[in-house]
Amino acid sequence: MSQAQYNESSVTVLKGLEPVKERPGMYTRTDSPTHIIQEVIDNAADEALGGFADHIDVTIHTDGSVSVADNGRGIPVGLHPLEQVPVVELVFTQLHAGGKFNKKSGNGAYAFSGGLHGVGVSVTNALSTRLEVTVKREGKIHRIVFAGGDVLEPLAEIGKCAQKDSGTEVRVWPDGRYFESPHHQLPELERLLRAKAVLLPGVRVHLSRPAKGEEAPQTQSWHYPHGLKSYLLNLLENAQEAVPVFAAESHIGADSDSDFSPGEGVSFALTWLEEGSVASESYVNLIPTPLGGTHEAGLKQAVFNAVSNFINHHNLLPRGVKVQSDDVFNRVAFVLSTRVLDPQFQGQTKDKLTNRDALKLVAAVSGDPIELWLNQNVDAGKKIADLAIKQAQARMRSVKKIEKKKGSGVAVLPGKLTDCESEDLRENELFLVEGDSAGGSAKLARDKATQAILPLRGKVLNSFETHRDQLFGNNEIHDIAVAIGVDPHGSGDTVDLSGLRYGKIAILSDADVDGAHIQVLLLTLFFKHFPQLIARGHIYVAQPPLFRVDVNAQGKSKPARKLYALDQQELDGILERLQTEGVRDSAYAISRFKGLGEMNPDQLKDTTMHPDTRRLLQVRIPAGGGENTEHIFVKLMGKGEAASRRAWMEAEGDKVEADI
Ligand SMILES: Nc1ncnc2c1ncn2[C@@H]1O[C@H](COP(=O)(O)OP(=O)(O)OP(=O)(O)O)[C@@H](O)[C@H]1O
Repeated sequence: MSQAQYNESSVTVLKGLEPVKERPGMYTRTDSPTHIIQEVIDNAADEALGGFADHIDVTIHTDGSVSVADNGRGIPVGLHPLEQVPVVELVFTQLHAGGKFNKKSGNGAYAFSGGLHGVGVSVTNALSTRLEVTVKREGKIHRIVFAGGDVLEPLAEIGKCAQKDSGTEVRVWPDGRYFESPHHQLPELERLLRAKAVLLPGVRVHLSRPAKGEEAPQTQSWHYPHGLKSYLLNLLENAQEAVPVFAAESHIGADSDSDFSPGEGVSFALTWLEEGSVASESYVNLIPTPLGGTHEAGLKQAVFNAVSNFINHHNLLPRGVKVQSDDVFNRVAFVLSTRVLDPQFQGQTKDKLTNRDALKLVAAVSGDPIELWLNQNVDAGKKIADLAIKQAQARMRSVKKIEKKKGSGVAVLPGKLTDCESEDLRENELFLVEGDSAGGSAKLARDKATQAILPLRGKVLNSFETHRDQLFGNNEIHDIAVAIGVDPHGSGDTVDLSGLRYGKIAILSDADVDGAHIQVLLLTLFFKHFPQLIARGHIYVAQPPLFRVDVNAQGKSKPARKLYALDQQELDGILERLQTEGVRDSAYAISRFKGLGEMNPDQLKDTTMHPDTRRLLQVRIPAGGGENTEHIFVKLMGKGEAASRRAWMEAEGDKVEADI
């Protein structure tokens, strides 16, 4: 046993920029310094997005440093009223210092921005050997220099400029110690700058590189006064579009009474390709989202609705064919730029948008322009319909090969099962829902094409020690087995999953103790009698929220919002965020769902059932953990284990979730 000391002084509190230096991977990508440069570029682009700057110049210098200059308003240089430190020093040396927090109140310096955490350039500064900031503002030029995140040369006036000139230039010398490679990812940088130019029609973006070996110095410049349309055409290069590229812009108007805020909306360009890989890119407030997210889901929904309406209106659907949204969207190449007031991303690298509202926003604002375009371009519309129908037919042919058996021929499907239309295991899902009233909501909330509902009325038996032959004595278990189309089997048996009727089987129970009990009983059933379904990843647990926070609308700048939290910890996080946004206590109300039945179908759909916005956990047995899991089940579910069960639960109960 190690003799290392562990006492009060073993706990360290990291101050200032230390946490960034200690764990850079939490704050940025560490494969190369490109992301810390992107943070600086994003700030210049935010100035342009607000309409304050119209050019961004990036220069890679021979010594490996990079400078980014914009002609925006210039970072304020005066003292911060509370901190009594020049603001420009503050934003580079303190995490969570920024001008992009107070948007919802309408008091902020930025209405829309990619920046939101006030973290970005402090990270850049912490991970650089040297960083110089030059600000032109109010007729004066100021400069401050940092080294390793600390002030090296305090802010000083270094000259005068014309009163109308303003802007910020940041030059960064990344510290090679923090990055796997010291080299900038040039293609990524070029892509990013080109994208900024596209998304900011009219803004000029330049990149200059020094001479390298034989190569002369290079300057590239991007300027797309026609925005997304020319950019998409550029992206598609050699691909053959089936229909001309269509571009549109649609934002919420100042006097709209929708749930969204004025200025929120989209611009996009899209087309259909007959063959080859389809290019697609999406952005939120100019931040690239390579992993997509809810805004892409919204566009998909709008395109699907518009094309379905067109197909129905022109009576184009052959008998027996049903078009699904993937059939329509699979061949779409698109560039989507979304503006939302309060984007929520997955992590600081912002690869994926997660706001549920964004789906509704994008679907709502893009529907009309797409419908209008289809109606004005009937030939193009017919071609698109034709492509979608062909996709649907190809899908149906491939499904036939792996078609599920409609019942085993022996058992009749349970009467209370509300089945889905799809027979494709890759997309169909069965929800095992606790109670009739929740079952009713789930039926209204489901997508009837792909989601089936089986409400469980009676109590599910604890089947841990029940012999396989006696399982069907319990009605609920009988119905579950027949609905999923698989016979119970043990872990060592050869297993026949050929009758399986759903690719995903999700347990949906209340977020309370009784719900947890039902969840455990069902997990016991699957673990003990259908282990292969778990092993092949077919079993899921839906995660309905426990709390809802209703935030009141406050004038036009603050639309009403509904936020959901899975548990107390998430609720605390939401409340903390509302506080930083300056939302008063009286402006929101917290309610606790007593059960699933209390949620209306829309809420259930948004939080728990819709594939793009729900939370669904796949049930997995940890690798090599089979025996341990068995051991836990014996303790939890075995007979005659009551005493040791109590002891175990007291000691380990809070860890249970980790095993799901
Ligand atoms: N080029 C610039 N022009 C004007 N103000 C700027 C510029 N760069 C930074 N700022 C100011 O500095 C603040 C802090 O920037 P920082 O990059 O640290 O965070 P952020 O952009 O607010 O959020 P995020 O952490 O999401 O990037 C900004 O909010 C803005 O007020």
